[in-house]
Amino acid sequence: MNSATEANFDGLVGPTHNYSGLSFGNVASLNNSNQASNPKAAAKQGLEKMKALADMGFAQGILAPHERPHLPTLRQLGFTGSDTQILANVVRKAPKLLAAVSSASCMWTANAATVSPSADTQDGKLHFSVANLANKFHRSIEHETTGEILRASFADSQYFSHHNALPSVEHFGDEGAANHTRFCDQYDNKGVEFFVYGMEAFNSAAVKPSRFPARHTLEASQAIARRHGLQASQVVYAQQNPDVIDAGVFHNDVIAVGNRNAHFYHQQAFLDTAKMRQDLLTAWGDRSSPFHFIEVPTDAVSVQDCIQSYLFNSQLLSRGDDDMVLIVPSECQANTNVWHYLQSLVASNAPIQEVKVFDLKQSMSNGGGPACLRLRVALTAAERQAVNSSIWMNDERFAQLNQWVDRHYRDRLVEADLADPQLLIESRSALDELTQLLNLGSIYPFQQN
Ligand SMILES: N=C(N)NCCC[C@H](NC(=O)CCC(=O)O)C(=O)O
Repeated sequence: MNSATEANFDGLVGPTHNYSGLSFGNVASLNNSNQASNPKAAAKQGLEKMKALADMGFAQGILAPHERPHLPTLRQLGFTGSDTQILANVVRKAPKLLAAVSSASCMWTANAATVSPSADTQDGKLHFSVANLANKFHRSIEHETTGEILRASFADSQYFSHHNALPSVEHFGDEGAANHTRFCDQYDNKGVEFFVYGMEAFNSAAVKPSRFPARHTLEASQAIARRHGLQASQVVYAQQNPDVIDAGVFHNDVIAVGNRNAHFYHQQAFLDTAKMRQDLLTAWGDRSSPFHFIEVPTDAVSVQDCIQSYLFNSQLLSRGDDDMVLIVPSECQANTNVWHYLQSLVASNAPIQEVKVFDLKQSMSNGGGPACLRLRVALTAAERQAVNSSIWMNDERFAQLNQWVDRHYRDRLVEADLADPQLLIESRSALDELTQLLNLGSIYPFQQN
């Protein structure tokens, strides 16, 4: 019985999408700081990708954005008075704090959680662990609402098990599925769960990056494997090469992607590539299909090319056995080395048969490509039936959401606009309507007062 599918749940870009240079170590975020953004175009680019995948026959879901600016955080940090007074005060006294609580960063749902499909877990349920995103303040305030949205989307406790974020400190820094890949022969067979970390928190002798932060620790990944009840022989850990983190590869999904029996990665991605390969093959064992390593050499594509084009921040999707399509951002087409490489890849007998290009420029300018925008959830037929049916992408939802964006979103936003009380009102009325469209209930703090 191969009735399971892998669904993608994309983050819908929120109305405050902007460029504030909040992510030290993420080159695009720093380089585009203070540019004007276009939230309307950003949301529509995301919707186009979701619709295209749904039209290709993939199960495609939508995860709602968060309430921003996040007034509850400002109140927690000592700001008082009406919402308008708080905005006026914070922009004067701490403008970067206002930018941080206004970020639409929850759009990158690869960082929402780590997901273990039911075939891999001891209790036979599908497990979600919300990521604490502790390394960046603007992202560390996401996990509570992310948890609410996941619970509202995957509500049935017969099938789904939800875990809160790990302790929000560097020792357990957890960036979710951006550093996690599940390999399998068929989606409903037991898989190999591959966890990639940037540093070891409790071992000061271990190597780690020196220039940019390692956001994710080995200890966080081990805790998640324990909570999800994964079988030790089916779990592989690998350390990211600290030099690539220092070059700007802040998540492993900027330099590697995997699907089913294929691991597509850069020669310099891992600290010990031979060990990564051996450990994966050992865990893979004698499964029916062969395991493919597709290693991209530095002399074809440099680490800089990877960071600039987001070649590996692509979605690798199965259309059938040994027939995969790669969804890449248009920056890959613009980079000669990358585009040449992709042509030769498709011409070779690797399982990647086709490359499809998408314009995601608004998200890319903050360091978020196709893979950042989606959370993968492998679902059995029964689990798929149990998902909140209003969050699936289809013709009707696509039309409704485009109209909703047209009604509520601005086409230009700069940092100074974040203090505009009207923006807060616009965002809240957009989200209020969205919770009805997606049948989510009252998940936002402003709806609970
Ligand atoms: N690779 C994955 N899976 N996700 C990409 C996340 C990009 C995000 N950028 C930001 O948060 C920039 C926000 C700003 O600067 O305004 C980050 O660095 O966490």
